[in-house]
Amino acid sequence: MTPKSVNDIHKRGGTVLGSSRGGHDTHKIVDNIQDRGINQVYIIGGDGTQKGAYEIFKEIRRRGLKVAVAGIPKTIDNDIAVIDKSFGFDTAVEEAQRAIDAAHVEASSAENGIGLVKLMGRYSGFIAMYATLASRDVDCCLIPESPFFLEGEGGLFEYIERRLKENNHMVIVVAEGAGQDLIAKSIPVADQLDASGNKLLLDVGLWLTHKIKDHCKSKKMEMTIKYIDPTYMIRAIPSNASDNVYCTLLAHSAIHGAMAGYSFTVGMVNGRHAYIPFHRVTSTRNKVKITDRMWARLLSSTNQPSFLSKEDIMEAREAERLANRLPVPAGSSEHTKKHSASVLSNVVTVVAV
Ligand SMILES: Nc1ncnc2c1ncn2[C@@H]1O[C@H](COP(=O)(O)OP(=O)(O)O)[C@@H](O)[C@H]1O
Ligand SMILES: O=P(O)(O)OC[C@H]1O[C@](O)(COP(=O)(O)O)[C@@H](O)[C@@H]1O
Repeated sequence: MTPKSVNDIHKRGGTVLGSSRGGHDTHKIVDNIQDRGINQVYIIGGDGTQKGAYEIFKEIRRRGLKVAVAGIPKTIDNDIAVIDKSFGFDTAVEEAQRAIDAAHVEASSAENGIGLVKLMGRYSGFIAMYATLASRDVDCCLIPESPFFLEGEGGLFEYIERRLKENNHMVIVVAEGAGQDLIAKSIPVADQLDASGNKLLLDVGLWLTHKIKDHCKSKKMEMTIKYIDPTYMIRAIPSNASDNVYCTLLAHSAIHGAMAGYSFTVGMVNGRHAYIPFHRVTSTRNKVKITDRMWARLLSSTNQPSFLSKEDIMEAREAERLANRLPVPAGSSEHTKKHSASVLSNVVTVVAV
């Protein structure tokens, strides 16, 4: 890559480097770094990539090489722990508005119209939650973190019937990882994994469309449902202005840290640029906290049922409490200024970039 060849890559979607799933060989990668005398490695990607960066860093440290490894978090899912948001998330939320708008137009143009939009989010429902909050046209948002059910009191079907009676149309947003347990019960198939070990998901949007249609038919309810799957269209667009600025800051921060000899994942933490030890970003995944205010705001914006019993809430609180007590692995000093082994702290704040 030359300055000329990267001059306007921020105006294009996708990646000039190419993306991959699986197929890595950490030793071969580090052999290459060593053979070519590379002393700074920048690794861009999601939570799987940061885990890979950690493995590469560990191998570099094991070999005693003077190489700085900088992880740059990039995923539309916003599922990387510790940081405020990942590069790409803002753009995805913004682009999702177009799909939600289309669903709203289609739904409100029909008698008992339902617009159903599927958004990405394998394990975390951030895109769905923020797109719903931004749009305010959504009547129900379903995410992987919040289990739901279809039949009976407090279920999705009851809510759909009520909402159609009240408003004659409704919009549902579903994150691709939502309701996978329900689908698995009705279509039993063996779990399949992609090359990176991520679970391959069944199409919740299509499944839900059929379930809603069948239910309405059984109730002799006339309705129209339009299912929109904009997932790859959302991921393929160029980043928006806010993500472009964020990306520039991440790049500057990453370069300053690597030049100083640190190895880290870079990111914004509580509004400040920080260098974070790999083990902190890879030991958990960022998920929507359904006992938190943001999800409560969403519920009050859509008026959907929470689908949760008291026991579910207690369980979620306990899981969050346990997740927040992160163990710090012994001897994991990734902040090796000038490659020395001193532990600084879990998060080092960058003063100026
Ligand atoms: N131990 C490792 N050594 C080198 N590369 C790795 C390692 N583990 C994962 N990777 C690479 O990281 C990426 C994993 O990404 P994946 O989980 O599919 O997506 P994301 O990073 O967006 O979450 C793949 O390109 C994979 O080859
Ligand atoms: O079909 P692909 O290329 O595997 O991508 C789909 C995945 O991309 C994502 O948006 C992002 O996932 P990663 O962060 O692992 O790249 C997931 O929510 C989604 O399941």
